[in-house]
This record gives sequence, C-alpha cells and structure tokens, in this order.
Amino acid sequence: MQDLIASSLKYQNNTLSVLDQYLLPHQQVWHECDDVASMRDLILSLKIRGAPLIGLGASLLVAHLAEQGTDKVALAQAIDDLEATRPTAVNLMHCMAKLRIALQQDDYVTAIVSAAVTLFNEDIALCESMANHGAALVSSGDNILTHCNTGALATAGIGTALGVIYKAQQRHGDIHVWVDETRPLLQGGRLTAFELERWQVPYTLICDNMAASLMAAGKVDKIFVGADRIAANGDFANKVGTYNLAVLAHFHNIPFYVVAPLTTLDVNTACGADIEIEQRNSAEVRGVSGSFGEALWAPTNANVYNPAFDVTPAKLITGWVLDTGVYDQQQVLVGELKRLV
Ligand SMILES: CSC[C@H]1O[C@H](OP(=O)(O)O)[C@H](O)[C@@H]1O
Repeated sequence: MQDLIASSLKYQNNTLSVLDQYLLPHQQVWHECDDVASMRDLILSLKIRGAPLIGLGASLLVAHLAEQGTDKVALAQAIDDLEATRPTAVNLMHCMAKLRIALQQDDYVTAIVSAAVTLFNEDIALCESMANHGAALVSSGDNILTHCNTGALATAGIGTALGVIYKAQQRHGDIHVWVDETRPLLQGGRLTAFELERWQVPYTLICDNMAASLMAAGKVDKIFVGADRIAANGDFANKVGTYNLAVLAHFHNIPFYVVAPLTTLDVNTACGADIEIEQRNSAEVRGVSGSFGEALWAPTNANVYNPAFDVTPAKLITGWVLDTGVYDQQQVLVGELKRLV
C-alpha cells in the first residue's frame, strides 16, 4: 500500500502509525499499530479519535493485514471487531461497509487496499469542499465559537468545522475563535487550541460553562461544530455539550452550523433519538488525565453520567455544511439530505 500521511495518522514504509491524541499538546508520541487489539485500544482510549479518522485508521489497519496475508475469515472478523469499538460515529461503519464489499471480490487484497486508499484520499477532498462551502458563511471580523476538536487531527484533511475556520481565516485574516475546552476529555482545550496555534488563528480558550455569557454579551457571531452522525431528518449527534450550544444559539439568534462530510450522514437512522450514544468510563468525569499526569477531584466512588455525545434536533440548526453544499432547514425538512446518498 502506498504511503499515506495525515496529521495524526500515517502509513509509511508498510507501517501504520497513530499520533497519540491523548498526550497532545505537550507530548507528541506516535504508536505503531499492526493488529486489531492495538487499534481497538487506540480507538477506545481516544488516542486516535474524530469521527472520520477512526474509520480511516481502522480501514488502513485492515488493508495492512490483508497485504500481510491475513485470511478472509480473519479479515472479516477484524472488520467486525473494529466496527464495534465506538457506536456513535457512523463514518466507522461507512468505512467498514466499504471493506466488506471489497472482501467479497476475487482479488480481495487489491480491492481492500484500493478501498482504504480511496477512503483516505476522499476524506482529504471532502474536507476541502466543506471548508470552501463553510468559509463562504463567515464574515470579516467574525467571532466564531466551536466545540471539541474537528480539525486536521480528526480527519485526513484540514478538518470539518475547524477546516471551515481555517479556510475563513485564510480568506479574511481577521477572525477570532472562542474555543470550548470541552469536558471531560478537553479535546478543545488540548487539540483545537493546539491546531489553531499551529495555524496562527487568534483564539480564546473558555470553559464550556462560559459560552452562554459570551453569547448574551453579543460576543459570538456564529457557531460551527462537527458531527459524529447526522440522521435522515437532520438531527445530529456530536460531542456532549453541543446541544447546550444549539439551545443557547437559538435563544440568542446566533447562526448555528453543523459541518460534516457525507460519510457522516446516516439515512438509515430516521432521527436523533435513534442514534446510539456511547457511554464512557466514569473515571473521565471524576478527574482528568493526560500528558500532565492525572488529577482526581471527585469522591472515588462518585456516581457519574458520562455520555460521549448528545443529540441536537434539526429545528435548532441554521445550516448543514456538507461537502456537497450548504443546506438550510427548509431543504432538510423536505428531505434534501436523504436525496444525497
Ligand atoms: C471531525 S470529528 C467529529 C466529531 O468527533 C469527535 O468526537 P471524539 O473526540 O469523541 O472522537 C467530536 O464529537 C467531533 O465533533
């Protein structure tokens, strides 16, 4: 398989490597991965994360195993095992479905490798398209609020919502970003801040509970977030805390956009209530850990509610920014999204 290089995932000299996003921004550690158990651990521990990226990482591993001579039965099991790691981000299921089709071909090794490479290169192009469509919605001087991390670290390209912000900054040169730190795993404070600094985009880091007062003070002009799964009716699941922002944006009449590639759209899921929300380990809420070590502040046995995502209803969304264009509520209401796939 050819070399494939992205910000936090690379296949180089027949070796698959993952940048440990749990240790960013203060440590940059790459992990080599050549088996399903390792990839499952990397995905479950969010060392590799981001809806598009986990699908691409899993796909490259299966392609690597195929080239190494793994038999069809073991490859089918690998696809099933990887698909079962995280239930919400549909990009993973999209990628695994493509590999299952490839596995049915006579020359399944070539077909799987070709599918994995295509998925990777397609994602780069999808990011560019989303960014161009989304950047057209940004005005000079905008203060944009974003949640979690949706940049190059989470995709093979420049990202989804953060790709829009990056492209808008290239065009205007005067935007500012409010970055939700995004508890409990701090993808915003650790990863989005890291990426915006790299891109020299002015930003201000805030705790998630500060967004409301910024909106009330008129300091937020637009909100752009990513998605893990968009249902057929336009409802979507995204990092927990996204719904909070959507309700606040609606109350304050602030445009609220979801940015995602078509691989995030799941027309087989009718509405947001049908999206399975990943429940994560209690320890993530009782304290925090990362490259700095760990801190435990809650009682050791504190009961915890820790959904990784929440669901935002279509009625709170101003626009859906996809690689195919921008869609408003009226278009989504009449089923425009379903016609895209
Ligand atoms: C372009 S990434 C989309 C999505 O994935 C993130 O979740 P996680 O960090 O748990 O993988 C977050 O919800 C992003 O908005």
